[in-house]
Amino acid sequence: MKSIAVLPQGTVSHEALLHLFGGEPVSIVHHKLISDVFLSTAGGTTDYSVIPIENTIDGSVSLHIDWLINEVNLPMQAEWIFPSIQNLIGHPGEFKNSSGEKDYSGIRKILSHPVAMAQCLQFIRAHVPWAELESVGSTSEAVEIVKNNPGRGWAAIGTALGAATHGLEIVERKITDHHNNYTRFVLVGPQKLSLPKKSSGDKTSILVTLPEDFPGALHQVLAAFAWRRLNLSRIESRPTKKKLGTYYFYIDVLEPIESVLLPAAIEEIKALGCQVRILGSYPTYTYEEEKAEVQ
Ligand SMILES: O=C(O)C(=O)C[C@]1(C(=O)O)C=C[C@@H](O)C=C1
Repeated sequence: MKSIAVLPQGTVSHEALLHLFGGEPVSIVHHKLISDVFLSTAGGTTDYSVIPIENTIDGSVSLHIDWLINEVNLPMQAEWIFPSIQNLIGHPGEFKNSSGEKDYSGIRKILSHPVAMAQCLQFIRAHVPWAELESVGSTSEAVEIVKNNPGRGWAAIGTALGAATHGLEIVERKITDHHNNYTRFVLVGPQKLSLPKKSSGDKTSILVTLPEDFPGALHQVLAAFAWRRLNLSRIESRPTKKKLGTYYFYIDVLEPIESVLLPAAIEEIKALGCQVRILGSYPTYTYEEEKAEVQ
């Protein structure tokens, strides 16, 4: 049975993992912090790790992309999209008035994962602008902290599974700034993965480092894909962290690495003097409802 490291029970990542594997039996190993999720597979304790890398509202999860680039060497083996449904969660009855109606005036502090918090800023500004905001390691950890601190006016932003896991109440459902809020996850690990479901295509993620003092280098890199009509779905620069003003370019190509044209494009880019690292070549699974909403 495959063993998979993921953030705590009741996080969006946990819900997403259950969705990817459907009924397939897997051994789930929960970790409080994303760094421990990465290190679990990097150290050989688990086969794969579940890593959120991009969100509809908050964009790239830079910390996680930087971990993939700088801290571990774990190839991406699958990518999938899953809805991030966030709710305001508290102790039963703590944020209701004597008539049983919602009353947010007693909320003093809101805890959540910073990415989940960023998805709900309009709700916070409109309904509880006075609340202190505190970032923790996951949405489920936020719910757990609130559970352990009753009567203090603390609320969490998290999933319905998180509320159920810790026996708390959903005060307000679906509080994200936009309802079509999705997160892109990758499964990383040393072994190839085959899942008994149909993917929507293949992707290859590569990291390109440009040579210094080469005017137009990025243009030439992109040209190597363009004239072969290789479709790119994302390009993003991240600092190399070694010298100010030097960057890696993270590029997603909608082709498997085995295709005829992609290796040739990579060779052309290397011939320009660029360094190229393949972060993974993997199937991608689209969430059916998202496909419907985007169309
Ligand atoms: O805290 C969680 O519930 C997570 O799964 C982490 C995480 C993230 O790191 O981006 C994942 C998806 C959500 O949209 C918000 C937070």
